[in-house]
Amino acid sequence: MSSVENGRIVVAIDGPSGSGKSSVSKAVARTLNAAYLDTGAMYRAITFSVLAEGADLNDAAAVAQAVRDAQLQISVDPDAELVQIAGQDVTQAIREPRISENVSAVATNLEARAELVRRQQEIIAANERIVAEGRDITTVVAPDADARILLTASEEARLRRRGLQLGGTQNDAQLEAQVLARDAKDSTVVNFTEAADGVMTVDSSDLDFEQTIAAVLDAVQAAKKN
Ligand SMILES: Nc1ncnc2c1ncn2[C@@H]1O[C@H](COP(=O)(O)OP(=O)(O)O)[C@@H](O)[C@H]1O
Ligand SMILES: Nc1ccn([C@H]2C[C@H](O)[C@@H](COP(=O)(O)OP(=O)(O)O)O2)c(=O)n1
Repeated sequence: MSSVENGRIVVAIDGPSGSGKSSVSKAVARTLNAAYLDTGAMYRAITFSVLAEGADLNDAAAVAQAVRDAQLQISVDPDAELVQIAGQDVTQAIREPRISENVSAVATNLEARAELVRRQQEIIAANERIVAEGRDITTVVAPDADARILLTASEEARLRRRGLQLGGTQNDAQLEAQVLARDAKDSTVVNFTEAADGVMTVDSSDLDFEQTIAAVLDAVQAAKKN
């Protein structure tokens, strides 16, 4: 009897923008009958909130305070995406390009990270079975996870996927700003391009969506056997 099907399991998935973390992690969570935590949505929600208040995203102390004060609620149901700030539904708004272009200001704020990591660890501890994805889940948020996976894909594949996902509304320069330039900024505080010790890499460049889900599920099985 495979141990991935029953009992407590924490699956940690990291990777760059457009590698398929959110969509693949959600599908993996459904298959494992687990909760799903999109940690990037938390960074995005804080960015939305700071912009909505008209505060300066470059004011590190103000951003750190905004995170501590944030009344942030996030659904962990893989079939019911919902992100709320002070009761306001921001699920769709946090995906807008203006958020993608500004979110690194929150992601590179170390005090903001510490508070969000703390909240993420609380959510993971509160769920018996959970798949959590982001940039530092395998290394900082849940280094003791049962399975730790780095999901990668070539730059070309990631730009193409994000372009399709945004319905062709963004030109090449805009996509590069939202994917490659953002990753470059985020990489200054977290390493999500190389697998840490004990982290398995799944490269989805030449895999379609279903094949990527299967490859991640195989990696989870393999990790649980060790
Ligand atoms: N292996 C794959 N092949 C093709 N498209 C994919 C694959 N994995 C994910 N996608 C698609 O690429 C887009 C970006 O995926 P997403 O899960 O949002 O990535 P991330 O969370 O890493 O930024 C989505 O539209 C998703 O459906
Ligand atoms: N654990 C995490 C998750 C996301 N972030 C940051 C880095 C990203 O620029 C933003 C948004 O993350 P998100 O996963 O939504 O980004 P993409 O799906 O790759 O576009 O948050 C982080 O620093 N640490």
